[in-house]
Amino acid sequence: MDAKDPKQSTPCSSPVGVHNPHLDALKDDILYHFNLGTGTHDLPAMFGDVKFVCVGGSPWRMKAFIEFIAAELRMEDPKAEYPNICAGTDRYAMYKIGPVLSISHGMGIPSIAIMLHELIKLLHHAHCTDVTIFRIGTSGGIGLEPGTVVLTKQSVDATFLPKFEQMILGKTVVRNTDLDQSLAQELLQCSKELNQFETVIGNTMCTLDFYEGQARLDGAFCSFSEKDKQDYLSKASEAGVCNIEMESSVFAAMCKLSGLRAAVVCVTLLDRLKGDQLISSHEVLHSYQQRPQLLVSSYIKKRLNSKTECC
Ligand SMILES: O=P(O)(O)O[C@@H]1C[C@H](O)[C@@H](CO)O1
Ligand SMILES: O=c1cc[nH]c(=O)[nH]1
Repeated sequence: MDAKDPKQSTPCSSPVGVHNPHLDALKDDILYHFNLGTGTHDLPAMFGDVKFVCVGGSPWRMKAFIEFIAAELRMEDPKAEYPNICAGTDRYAMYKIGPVLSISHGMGIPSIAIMLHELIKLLHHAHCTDVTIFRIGTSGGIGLEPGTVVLTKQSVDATFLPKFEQMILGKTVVRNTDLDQSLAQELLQCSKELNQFETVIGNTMCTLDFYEGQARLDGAFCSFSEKDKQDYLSKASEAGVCNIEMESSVFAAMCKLSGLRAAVVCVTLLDRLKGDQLISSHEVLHSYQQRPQLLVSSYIKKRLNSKTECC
């Protein structure tokens, strides 16, 4: 796919929206945590053809994903090293092959939010259109067989409400966390066709912490009982929560604000009703982590092979 001249975009093409009048006043925009910038890099030439962005916590996973999808799309070069585009910084790692960009975001809402601000500006400066974005991550399941992949319907907070609260100038701004339902359905259909693992659509609870925030009894501190934990997780399950992770709410909110079609695709590593510690072997956990990658790459392949792009 070639980089598109924005002036030649088809009428149905959808740009990546930034909503910030102050950006126009900047001579150059420095994307500090990517070590990229409009004054130092030709962003349209480097990224103008991006149609799919995959993000996930670990730099290692995102490099593995670009190698995997390069092979799946038959774009791999046996000698290629897949250089880290953000090698000038150790905050995030970024890889690209054809129309696919793969970026790590670290752990938790603040880390992914910083990455998304810079990613959305990068896609905007590069004049990208019709971009679909996926978070391919891991999570704790509630009442699901470990290894199940959850496609998020709504990301909910720790009180099971579908909202993300951002503090701006000392005031709480509430943002919507709905994700693209048609994209989730398309991914579910892909999973049925793959027929390799269980996939469900459900709500995902996004927390600020892995231990106390996710009702774990095995952190350095804990002030509640096993029964308190079970009661809380049961209430979460009654509210439609299938899994728990730490980034989906701000991911959903920021993608919605910028008009990006977005999906959260997380595998469950354990059933939180049965325990807190990750006792499966490294090999088993590694194979679970590959499931969202497999599903998303099969979706991307399908989209690239289909003639009808959008509209
Ligand atoms: O994308 P990953 O697998 O890092 O997402 C989840 C949520 C936290 O970032 C982390 C906790 O282990 O895993
Ligand atoms: O239990 C889990 C597993 C992975 N990631 C989480 O946030 N929680």
